[in-house]
Amino acid sequence: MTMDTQIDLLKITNVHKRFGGLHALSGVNLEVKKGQIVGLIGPNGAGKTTCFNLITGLYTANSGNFYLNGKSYNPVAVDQVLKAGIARTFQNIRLFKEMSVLENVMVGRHVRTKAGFIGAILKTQSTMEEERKIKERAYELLQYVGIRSALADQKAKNLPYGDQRRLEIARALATEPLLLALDEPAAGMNQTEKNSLNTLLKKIQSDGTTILMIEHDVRLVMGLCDYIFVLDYGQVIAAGLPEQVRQNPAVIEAYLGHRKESV
Ligand SMILES: Nc1ncnc2c1ncn2[C@@H]1O[C@H](COP(=O)(O)OP(=O)(O)OP(=O)(O)O)[C@@H](O)[C@H]1O
Repeated sequence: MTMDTQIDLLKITNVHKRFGGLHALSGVNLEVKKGQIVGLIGPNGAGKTTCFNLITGLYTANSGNFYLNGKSYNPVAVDQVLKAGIARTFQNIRLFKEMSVLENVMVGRHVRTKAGFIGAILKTQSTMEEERKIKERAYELLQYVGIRSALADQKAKNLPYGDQRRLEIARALATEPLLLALDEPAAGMNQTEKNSLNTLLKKIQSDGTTILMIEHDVRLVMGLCDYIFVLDYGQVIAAGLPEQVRQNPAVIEAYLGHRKESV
């Protein structure tokens, strides 16, 4: 791989998040090296989504530091985080259901344009050319994630489930992220869909986008990730290469303690 895998693209240190008396995250440290696919795993309720919500500005940490591309950043607003270079998908798909497939991707693209979303709606003269380019790029991204362009004008809600997941990824990629954060991208997918997701994520990585993913499908995570962090009860209990994590007694214990799920 020609990418520099030594630099931390994302780093969070000593992050704490409480919900009332519940310590959802207690002193979490996590690094995502540039060019890698990093997995964030752990049993249900371990704090994975909370961690994503903090990184992407949906929640505010009680304390802790956040760094993106070597610079400190303060993830307090979702749109700022997006502009800074982190795009995400959600555990439960959050598309604009009534909008077309193509429009969903175009919305993502507007993060990086001068006119913005409002300008595009008003369709002023100066936005027309920009709009054409956005559309062109949106078609390219649909093709990139494997959605047939014949589906571009369908309402997003009418797409098959696997395609809706892919569409979320296309919309996130449209923002030109440095880091793509995926919350359970394979959830609800059948094996064929998982295989094509696997191929897509490898392609995204080799095209230069770093990926952080929460995923319960252990086989997918182990096969795809360069590095894995394991959370349990709001703390990182293990971190390492997939084979190291798989054999870690604390990880095996955490999974067996919570439910019948093998690592
Ligand atoms: N908004 C909230 N208000 C109160 N408690 C919350 C909130 N969000 C998360 N929690 C609690 O924080 C803990 C961590 O939850 P989180 O969703 O981050 O876990 P997770 O590892 O993503 O789990 P799963 O794999 O089931 O999605 C849980 O005990 C959860 O109930």
